[in-house]
Amino acid sequence: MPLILTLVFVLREGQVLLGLKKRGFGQGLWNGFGGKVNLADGETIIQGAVRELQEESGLIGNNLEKVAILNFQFEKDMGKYTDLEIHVFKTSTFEGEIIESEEMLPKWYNISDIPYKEMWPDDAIWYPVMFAGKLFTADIKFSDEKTMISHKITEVLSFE
Ligand SMILES: CNc1ncnc2c1ncn2[C@@H]1O[C@H](COP(=O)(O)OP(=O)(O)OP(=O)(O)O)[C@@H](O)[C@H]1O
Repeated sequence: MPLILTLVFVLREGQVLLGLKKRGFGQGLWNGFGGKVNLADGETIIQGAVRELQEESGLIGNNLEKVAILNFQFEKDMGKYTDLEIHVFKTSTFEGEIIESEEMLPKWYNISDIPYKEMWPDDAIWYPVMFAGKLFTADIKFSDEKTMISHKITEVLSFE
């Protein structure tokens, strides 16, 4: 069973809100907002996505749309992070004020100016597909935490 994670992108006119991860998995990298879904407590994936967005950015996303499911495999044993299933959402409607949390430093980026060099290597592959408005699944393999060895993107019509 893969670990189920969420990732949320808040959009406004030509920009996306990213956060610099200050601790834990992906520390020092810019990313969307997300984390583990509390499945054991009966939390749904969408509820987990809304909760993590609020915890890490201060914003309440009220209309999350699923854009992708990313399936990651790591060849090296990464402890708890072996297989990941990341559910990716976007929203352009939100409430609240942006806050810096202990985990994330939020910042708006122009979509034409995303800091891919300071991000997970897979991001440069699939962000452009997301920003083109496509829905997709992706199968991505890493040999270790830094090295992507393969990726395959499959467009889908919906996530029902
Ligand atoms: C391998 N390539 C990757 N590319 C892009 N994004 C990736 C990723 N791998 C993980 N992510 C995201 O990184 C966050 C980790 O979250 P993570 O800190 O582990 O979760 P959570 O906040 O529950 O942790 P703690 O409460 O600190 O344990 C989470 O948004 C997840 O979607």
